[in-house]
Amino acid sequence: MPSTSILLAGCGKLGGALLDGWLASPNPPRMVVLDRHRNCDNENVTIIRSADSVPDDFAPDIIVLAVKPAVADDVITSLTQTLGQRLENAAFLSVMAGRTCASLSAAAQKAGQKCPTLRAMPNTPSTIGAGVSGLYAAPDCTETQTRLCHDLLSAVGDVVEVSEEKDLLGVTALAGSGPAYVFLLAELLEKAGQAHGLSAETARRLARGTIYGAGRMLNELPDDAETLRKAVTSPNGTTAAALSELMQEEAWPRAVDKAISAAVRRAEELAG
Ligand SMILES: NC(=O)c1ccc[n+]([C@@H]2O[C@H](COP(=O)([O-])OP(=O)(O)OC[C@H]3O[C@@H](n4cnc5c(N)ncnc54)[C@H](OP(=O)(O)O)[C@@H]3O)[C@@H](O)[C@H]2O)c1
Ligand code: PRO
Repeated sequence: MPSTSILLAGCGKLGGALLDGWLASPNPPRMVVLDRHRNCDNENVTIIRSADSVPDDFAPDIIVLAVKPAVADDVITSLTQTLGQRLENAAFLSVMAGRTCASLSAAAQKAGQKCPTLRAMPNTPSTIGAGVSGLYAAPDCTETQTRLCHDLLSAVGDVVEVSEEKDLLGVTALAGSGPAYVFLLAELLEKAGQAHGLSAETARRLARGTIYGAGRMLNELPDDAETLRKAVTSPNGTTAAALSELMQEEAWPRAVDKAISAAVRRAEELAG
């Protein structure tokens, strides 16, 4: 990753995951972090509590918007007013679900600066460098800005570029929200293990270890998921018994389809 200057606005669950992932990466960017609570004792990071405290000599290449959509316009307005001409070559990179590039660029324009916008949908495994992000660049972004954002996200995981902004709806439902589905599976496996006599600690180790191992196989082996599933499933064995429940049309196939559709619908609502 080139030595990039980032202003990270909002350092909560997702912004914090990105910050920790970048700090652990081989060549961390220089960062000014705007957040009311986060502290960070690192030579690459300057913490500020309000937009008017951006250091005078700091001109960001990228402003990462990791606040909630409801406060985004206020944050953009105050940063735009503080930075003024220092935004000349900068771009916004929004990681917010919903808000469109056009609406975010319009907020900057209203505050007196033209500033192109890219949108990414990363996920929280970015905190350990194991994220996966979708990235979309509005047509007015330069190649350099798109490459910088791609490199930033690559430093904390895999990056999938999409050519249409609406594709971020599916990215959000699948990958942005996706870690929560896996964590829920871990919770349910733990509970089921305990219901069948395992201690809480044993059930926790087995559930986590199984998801970790299966995740590594999916990531590291060339086989598709169906092949890997079939290799576990002995004819008439225990796995076949379990899958005969899970794979019934009204069980996991319908539940997953309904869940992803609900997430896509909510992302559409957030986009307004
Ligand atoms: N969580 C995820 O897994 C995830 C994944 C992908 C995308 N996202 C997106 O990321 C965005 C943030 O989500 P989150 O889950 O990280 O929420 P969050 O934990 O609430 O983080 C938002 C952060 O922004 C700060 N903030 C609020 N107003 C601010 C202001 N005026 N200036 C500076 N900082 C301000 C908040 O501080 P206070 O606590 O003081 O308000 C908080 O630290 C959302 O738009 C969401 O769609 C989240
Ligand atoms: N967290 C955000 C939400 O739940 C966006 C994806 C993950 O809306």
